Amino acid sequence: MRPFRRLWAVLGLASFGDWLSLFATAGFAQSLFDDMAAKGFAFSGTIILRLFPSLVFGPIAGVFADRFDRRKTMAVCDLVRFALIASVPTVYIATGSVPLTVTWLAIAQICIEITVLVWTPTKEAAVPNLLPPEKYETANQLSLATTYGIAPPLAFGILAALERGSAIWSDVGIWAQPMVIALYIDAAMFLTLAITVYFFIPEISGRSGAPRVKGASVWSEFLEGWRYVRTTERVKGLIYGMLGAFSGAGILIGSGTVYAGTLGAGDAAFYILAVFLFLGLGAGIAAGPRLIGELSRLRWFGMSIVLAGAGLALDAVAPWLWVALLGAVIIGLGAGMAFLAGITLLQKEVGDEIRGRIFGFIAVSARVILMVSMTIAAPLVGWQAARQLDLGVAVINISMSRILLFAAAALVVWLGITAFRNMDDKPGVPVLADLWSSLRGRPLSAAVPTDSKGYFVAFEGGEGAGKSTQAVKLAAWLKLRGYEAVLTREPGATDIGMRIRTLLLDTGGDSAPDPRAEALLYAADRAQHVDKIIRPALERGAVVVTDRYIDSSIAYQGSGRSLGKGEIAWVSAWATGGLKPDLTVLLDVEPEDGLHRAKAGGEGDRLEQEQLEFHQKVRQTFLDLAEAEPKRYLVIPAGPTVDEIAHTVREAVAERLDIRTEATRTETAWPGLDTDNSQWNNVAEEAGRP
Ligand SMILES: Nc1ncnc2c1ncn2[C@@H]1O[C@H](COP(=O)(O)OP(=O)(O)O)[C@@H](O)[C@H]1O
Ligand SMILES: Cc1cn([C@H]2C[C@H](O)[C@@H](COP(=O)(O)OP(=O)(O)O)O2)c(=O)[nH]c1=O
Repeated sequence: MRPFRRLWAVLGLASFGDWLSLFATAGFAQSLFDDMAAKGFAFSGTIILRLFPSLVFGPIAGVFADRFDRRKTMAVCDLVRFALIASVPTVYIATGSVPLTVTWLAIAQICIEITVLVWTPTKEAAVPNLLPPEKYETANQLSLATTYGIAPPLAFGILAALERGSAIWSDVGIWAQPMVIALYIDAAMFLTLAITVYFFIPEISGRSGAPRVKGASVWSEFLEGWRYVRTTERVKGLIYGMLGAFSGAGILIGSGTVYAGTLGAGDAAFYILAVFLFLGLGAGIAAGPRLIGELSRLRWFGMSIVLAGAGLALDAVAPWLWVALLGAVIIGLGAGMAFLAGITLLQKEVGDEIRGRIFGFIAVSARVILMVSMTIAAPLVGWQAARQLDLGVAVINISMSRILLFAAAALVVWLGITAFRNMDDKPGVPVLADLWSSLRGRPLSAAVPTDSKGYFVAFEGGEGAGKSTQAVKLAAWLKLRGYEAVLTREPGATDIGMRIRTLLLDTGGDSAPDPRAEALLYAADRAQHVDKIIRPALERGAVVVTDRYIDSSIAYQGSGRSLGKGEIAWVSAWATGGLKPDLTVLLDVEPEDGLHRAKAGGEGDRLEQEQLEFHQKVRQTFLDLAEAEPKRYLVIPAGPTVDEIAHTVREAVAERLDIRTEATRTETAWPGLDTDNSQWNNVAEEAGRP
């Protein structure tokens, strides 16, 4: 683990150095000119120069990186970068010639990019050798957060500070110009990196697994990756979405310096905007998954892209700097979450054998798109036919940069919606409601409208908790009080349900259903149950008392069988059309005690025979469900006698029924129910009370 930490520190420093070198060279080039248009062109031109090596060298850089000792490759790349970056301001200071400096800067820029192209895949190939496989994912998140969330704001922060600070020491000499200092700092960092990698992380040299098989040519392997992208729908959607986001980013960066000018907040505004953008990015990557909980990742991807588009639109119309900063944070949040969702989804969708090429493909196309959209944006922005729009509260300068931003916003929103439509895995579930309930930790449910005049009570709990006993008692008591009480249970309350029950609970070894089949059978039983018994009874105004309901599936299949609580809740909510009990009575009992009670009569069914650990998980899940919604639950711990528990349940139900007195009273004489209700007999028998 320790070598990985050192490598991670190196990664952090290197990406910091990369960002700094990109923008310090661009800022340096800009500072060489006086004319506004020339400045804009110099800035984006410097960045665009990095396009060419990607196009020519990008596809094969990974292969290059696979052939040589990785530690030496990385160290050499760092040394070369040190020399190149330091040389740029040195040439300027030594000669004082702008044409010479610009020429050298262009050459250096291309060479720097080549070292980046070799360095990055080398690092990516090295990381897995320093880590156990189960740590890969966290490592991904960590390095994404560092590369895009921590390093860029630091780099931009330094540039902004130098830009501001230079006013104080402006007369000292050319060497003290802000971008010159930035370039020297950057060069020094790469020297440190070279030394660290070469002398302190020897593990990078190590290789694992079999040596590379030589075979297909580099070019044909590259083409194969491209073909895969075009022919695999979901991957195509993901990649188009991600690249769309990059084109938005390109337009933003390309028009950024001029746009910052329209905010009337000085030269540092661009860098401050960038800091906020990347802070948003970092926050999205770090906190996004926890925030949205169980929302479908495919939906999250599309939504995040739309969010980034909304941020762009906000920036396009922002009248004040603080609004523009808010827009920048929103863009960052959206882009960061889309990036994380996109990469994670791709890791799942794309097979291992082709993943490297797909990621390489994305890296190269992202660069190309970024550069192309910047190239288009930069000269367009130059037409500064600025007009002022007086809104009363504020005056907005309408410039070409704002129009471009708006166009980018429209493009990105459109791509986000398209990606969403193509990949939606929950068609029919309203988007905003889904998002809202996911934020609250309860995904889904397109509810079927029920005109309930009755009341719905569910008993839940582990084996032998006393559910059947209590359900019978409650129903009997309700009937005596004159309510129409419908006593029912899961699984097996309907004809179809009875047959499903046999499939589920027979103990026969080979014929036992697979966990997913089991979950669906319970859901099928429940769908039939709700449709044929519960919903009609509630619409009549009866009090429905069921022995087990949705929570049993969440606990047994979701948690016990580890199918995922969210997914099972989803399936159940779908099966029931979103019908939830008004009150759930959870009878909580230690699995040992409950099983002991339940098995008293014999062997026990298939689920009762599960390991104790299984039942522990089930119990905990019931408790968690109750804790999450205390108002809808009544939790009764084991201990009291049957009659004491029955009393507690009655009080709770009576109290609630008095609030909802619509439940109709029909004077049904006890014990008539024993003869006219076959469900009653079933459960009463099982509860040991014929
Ligand atoms: N509060 C209680 N204390 C002691 N035994 C109980 C209690 N409630 C139920 N029992 C007994 O435990 C066994 C299982 O009860 P049952 O109602 O069938 O549980 P479940 O339906 O939850 O599996 C029965 O023999 C029942 O008499
Ligand atoms: C309703 C439901 C039950 N079950 C299991 C729990 C029980 O072991 C079994 C139901 O049998 P049941 O006869 O209701 O058992 P008990 O007398 O303990 O209440 O099915 C699930 O796994 N998922 C579900 O959704």
